[in-house]
Amino acid sequence: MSLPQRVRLVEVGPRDGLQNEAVPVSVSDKLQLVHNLAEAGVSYIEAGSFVSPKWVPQMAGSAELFAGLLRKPGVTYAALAPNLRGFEDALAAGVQEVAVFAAASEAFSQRNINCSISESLERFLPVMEAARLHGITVRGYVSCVLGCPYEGTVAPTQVAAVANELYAMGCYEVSLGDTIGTGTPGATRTLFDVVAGQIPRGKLAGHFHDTYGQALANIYASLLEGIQVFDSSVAGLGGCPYAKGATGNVSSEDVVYLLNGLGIETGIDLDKLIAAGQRISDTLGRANGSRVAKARLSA
Ligand SMILES: CC(C)(COP(=O)([O-])OP(=O)([O-])OC[C@H]1O[C@@H](n2cnc3c(N)ncnc32)[C@H](O)[C@@H]1OP(=O)([O-])[O-])[C@@H](O)C(=O)NCCC(=O)NCCSC(=O)C[C@@](C)(O)CC(=O)[O-]
Repeated sequence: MSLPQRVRLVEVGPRDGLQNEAVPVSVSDKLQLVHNLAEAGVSYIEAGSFVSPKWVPQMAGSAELFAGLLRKPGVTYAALAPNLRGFEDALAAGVQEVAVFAAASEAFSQRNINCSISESLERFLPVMEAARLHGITVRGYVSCVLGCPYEGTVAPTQVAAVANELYAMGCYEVSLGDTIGTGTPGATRTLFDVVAGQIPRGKLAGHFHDTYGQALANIYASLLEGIQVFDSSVAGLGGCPYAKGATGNVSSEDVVYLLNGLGIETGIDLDKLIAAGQRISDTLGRANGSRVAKARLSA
């Protein structure tokens, strides 16, 4: 399969990244990050999450964040909604697009959202219904697609079954998450090949964590499988509160550098993206997780 001319990046740093930071991050710092990302040309930003603040305290200010957004035309600002309560809160906050999230492993589903996979899918049905009613688009996630921290190996057919349920209930796109970053390019190709047996490739996205240093290689493998949407996190922020030892998502700067090198357009200004990533890294007092940013900023 030939490489695409254009790839869409879904920036998950303000949500997947910041949800896992140990130090509290103020709403104004989050807003600064989101605005900087939009200025860099990022067209899709997952900016918050309407989940229980007892479970994920870092996402507690999501309603204030959406209230304070200076929306740039052409940019989608999305948020996670695990149930109808989360959807209603997101709607009230002016969210344009939500994401529901399921897992391919039962144990992860229990730890992450306190219910079985089938219960989670049932919970999403009223979310889908309400979203349709209000003209809100819904993206779907499947976690643990290339391994689970509690169950180990996860069969691609199990991933395909859960992804297919999300797609069939109306998610316009399903993002396959390598939550613990154990996936390798070969396993990634097999996974997309199997899932694409049920869902068109153009409706799938890749979400890679870089725990084992495989994320960029997995993105390249996904490109070869015809995947054209990838989730990434500026400065490699993040991890997962329910997957011990998982590092952040692949860094957006590194993905843009990879895609630039392949002649694939993203619409993102790499220098501005690097500046946004360094700014939030300074705010958090943490090392910048992007290798490209580190190289560029020390040159
Ligand atoms: C799903 C629940 C809420 C179930 O949590 P639960 O305790 O089973 O739910 P419940 O319905 O029994 O409600 C318990 C309490 O939570 C409240 N509640 C109920 N719903 C909400 C809501 N939406 N927002 C705010 N509060 C809520 C509810 O009102 C009640 O409050 P209380 O009476 O105790 O004061 C909980 O398990 C939860 O919030 N989990 C957080 C999961 C999460 O955010 N995980 C991280 C994101 S997923 C991810 O990062 C993976 C991904 C997507 O990036 C892809 C990848 O890398 O794999």
